[in-house]
Amino acid sequence: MLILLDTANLEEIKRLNDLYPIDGVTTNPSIIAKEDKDFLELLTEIKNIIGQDKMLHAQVLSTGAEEMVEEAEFLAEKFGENLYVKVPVIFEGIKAIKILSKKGIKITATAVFTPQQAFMAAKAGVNFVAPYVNRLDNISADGINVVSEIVKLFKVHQLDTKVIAASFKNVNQIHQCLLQGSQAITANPELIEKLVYHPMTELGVEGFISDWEKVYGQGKKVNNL
Ligand SMILES: O=P(O)(O)OC[C@H]1O[C@](O)(CO)[C@@H](O)[C@@H]1O
Repeated sequence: MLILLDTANLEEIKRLNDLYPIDGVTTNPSIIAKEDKDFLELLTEIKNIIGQDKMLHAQVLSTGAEEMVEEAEFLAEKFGENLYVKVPVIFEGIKAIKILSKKGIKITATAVFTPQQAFMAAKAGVNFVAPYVNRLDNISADGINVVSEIVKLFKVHQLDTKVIAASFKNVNQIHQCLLQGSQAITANPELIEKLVYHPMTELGVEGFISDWEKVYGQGKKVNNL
């Protein structure tokens, strides 16, 4: 089970990668544009923060297969083994995926809205598919059900492709995707923190400290009594 950070903000990546069991970072052109920095420098800095062994997902911009392949080869060459090139599941995208998978380049199919798109991308050879849960919910579809059907399809047909559920608005969507067997999720820093935070936990910790301090005084720790 993998947890990825869906941001290109360096401060947030540093902070959350330090705190939580993060397996990598996902970006897309909109996320990159928010930072308003040089694209390659930004990706390089992200890679430096997370380290070579964690995944970085970066998307191509072209919409023609040939150009997508060129962009993907450039990114794969530049960022090495744990770079996953995100390719949208448009017609030309599937063609690009077929070519790239034969070349051994790791690919995440993105902008996935149906189980059929996920199936075609998997057949073409992607490593991950990224269904857009909240964007589906927003058009009165059922994002969690789409994730669940993709997981089932891959299992029934013994496809190695994994699901990286994306586009979340709340932690319950993440929780439901995990229950359905999504092998990975990517979410923004705010939502990742909400997977941990609970006010009752905070309150409990405050109580432990104040009870302890009444007896042992302030600043004393279990290794310093
Ligand atoms: O609907 P949203 O919040 O823009 O999310 C779409 C998500 O899909 C991805 O492009 C898939 O990896 C994420 O990077 C992105 O956050």
